[in-house]
Amino acid sequence: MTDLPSTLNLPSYKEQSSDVKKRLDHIKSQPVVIEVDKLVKDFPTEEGMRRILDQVSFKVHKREFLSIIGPSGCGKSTVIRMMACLEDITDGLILVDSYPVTEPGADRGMVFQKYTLFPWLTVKKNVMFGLEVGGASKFDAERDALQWLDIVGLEPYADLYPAQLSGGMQQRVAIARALANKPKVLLMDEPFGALDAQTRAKMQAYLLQIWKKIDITIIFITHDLDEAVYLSDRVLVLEANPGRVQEMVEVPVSRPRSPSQFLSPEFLTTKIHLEELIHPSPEEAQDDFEVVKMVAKEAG
Ligand SMILES: Nc1ncnc2c1ncn2[C@@H]1O[C@H](COP(=O)(O)OP(=O)(O)OP(=O)(O)O)[C@@H](O)[C@H]1O
Repeated sequence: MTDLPSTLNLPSYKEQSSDVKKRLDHIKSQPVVIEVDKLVKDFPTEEGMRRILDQVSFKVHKREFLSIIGPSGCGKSTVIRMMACLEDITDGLILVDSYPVTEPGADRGMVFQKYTLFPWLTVKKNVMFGLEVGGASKFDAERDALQWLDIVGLEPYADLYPAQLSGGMQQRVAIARALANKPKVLLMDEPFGALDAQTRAKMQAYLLQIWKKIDITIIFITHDLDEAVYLSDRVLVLEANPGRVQEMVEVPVSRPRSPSQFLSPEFLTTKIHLEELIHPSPEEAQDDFEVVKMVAKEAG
């Protein structure tokens, strides 16, 4: 396993073209929108308190796309739920624009894996809901809702009900609903995890288009390494028991992204590195590696 990169003649995942380096340097020079500082989370269990997250620290910059990956149970959802204040903080801080968060707020929009639309409201009214709760008039809420539905390509479906839409379309409505409140950060917890592979690929492309159009920072949890590399500027890798930061990996793949990059050397070398971090034991990793090696060989 250790001789894999030389066998394949892949560059190091740390090698960056000048374009990529320039882009990443630019992102890192931008203001920090959200900072997680020495975050700790304990959950009660039958045997007493169990430490789920231990001293987790990282920063996310304005307009960055950061993915969080890690073994099942390492605390990815817990981190993002704490950012949204859906879960109490045991110790440490989460700061948005340098201020500690203490309650859910419109500055942090959230999209979950399960479809969370109100089934009794039309698509348009689902998007209007948060705006009206936030004090917008019906007229303004309707105008804004239609604009956001247009951005996610669903304006013609505004008067349908969620059950009349496919899973992918429902997630686009959920994204429009989250964005309508103009959050600084969009928190996405495995948003495409329940979708079939083809719809998922389309949703990834949609999300990149939306991200390009608007001023938003995205934090995205996924189990899918292709998805993490394809979408992100950086990938935060957590280790488990307790959840700790293992590495912050800068993605050396140029933008704009396209599916043709999945077989590029820089994409493969990053994916192999993430795979090594998540499945460190040779026995565990062997099967997955054989597949990656075959794909890499086919790519020449
Ligand atoms: N409310 C809770 N009470 C007790 N334990 C919890 C609670 N929520 C989460 N946990 C535990 O905390 C750990 C981390 O859970 P979390 O869902 O954050 O992990 P994850 O990395 O997102 O997992 P997965 O990749 O499987 O979705 C798990 O062991 C889980 O059982």
